[in-house]
Amino acid sequence: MQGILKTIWKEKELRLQESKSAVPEAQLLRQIEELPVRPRHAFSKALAEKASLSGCSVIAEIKKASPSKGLIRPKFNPQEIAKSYERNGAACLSVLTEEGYFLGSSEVLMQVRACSSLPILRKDFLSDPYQILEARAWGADAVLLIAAALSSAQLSEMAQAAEEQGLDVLVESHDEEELGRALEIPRALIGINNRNLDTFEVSLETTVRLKQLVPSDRWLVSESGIHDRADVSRLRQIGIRSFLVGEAFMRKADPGAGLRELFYAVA
Ligand SMILES: O=P(O)(O)OC[C@@H](O)[C@@H](O)c1c[nH]c2ccccc12
Repeated sequence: MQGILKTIWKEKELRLQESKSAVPEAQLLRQIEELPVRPRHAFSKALAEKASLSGCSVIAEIKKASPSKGLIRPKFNPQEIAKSYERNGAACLSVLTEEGYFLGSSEVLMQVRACSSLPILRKDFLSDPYQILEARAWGADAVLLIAAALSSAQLSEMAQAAEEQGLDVLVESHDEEELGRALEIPRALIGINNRNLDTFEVSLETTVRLKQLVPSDRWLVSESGIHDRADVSRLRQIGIRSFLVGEAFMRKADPGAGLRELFYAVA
């Protein structure tokens, strides 16, 4: 890990300590007890169900900015975006909660939870089981775990904490070594990130190459850099059924219309 990723990670560490003192774990647990019941593993179920109904399923991302692209969506109304995604066939939502570079927050996730019934992924740089409880308390159904930044022991500790809360985990890899460790996590959704988080370079060939190493009983999600119908058909051709897309939708006036056009429009 190097560059901006390293910086993000250090800043997250500091924020984590602040959050832990501002909202002690016991308080999060009380909040969780008071939540309306949500089905366990709603996220992975929705991905599979939508794919079997419609051929593929989309995790539609809500993000205002990113370290590689800067400000992506200056006029940012998360609830409007979520509703538009839902109307246009998204299976699940991905909500950035990282504050420094993606300009996300817990509030964004809670706002989206309040207006949408779709399963939500907390997209962030997580390293501590406390953050899994946060995700659950804010209303998420799944968390992202980044294999490049977590040891095997950390991955299983985090996955265990998520399992206890009924949350799914999407373990993200972008090379063979990371994928090997992702596959050791039982039940984990396997994310292949087409973007190298050190260099920000994007290549769909990452999915093509790594997919061959994934047993057919694991659910695969191709993430990042999916922009046009040629990208989608390239990935569908090799058997990818779930896609995580952010920027291509965030740059459209109506993000949901972008989703429909990319995945479900009749040619
Ligand atoms: O905006 P894109 O290129 O469609 O990518 C979405 C998503 O895959 C990307 O935001 C992402 C993938 N892995 C991450 C880890 C942290 C933050 C963000 C990400």
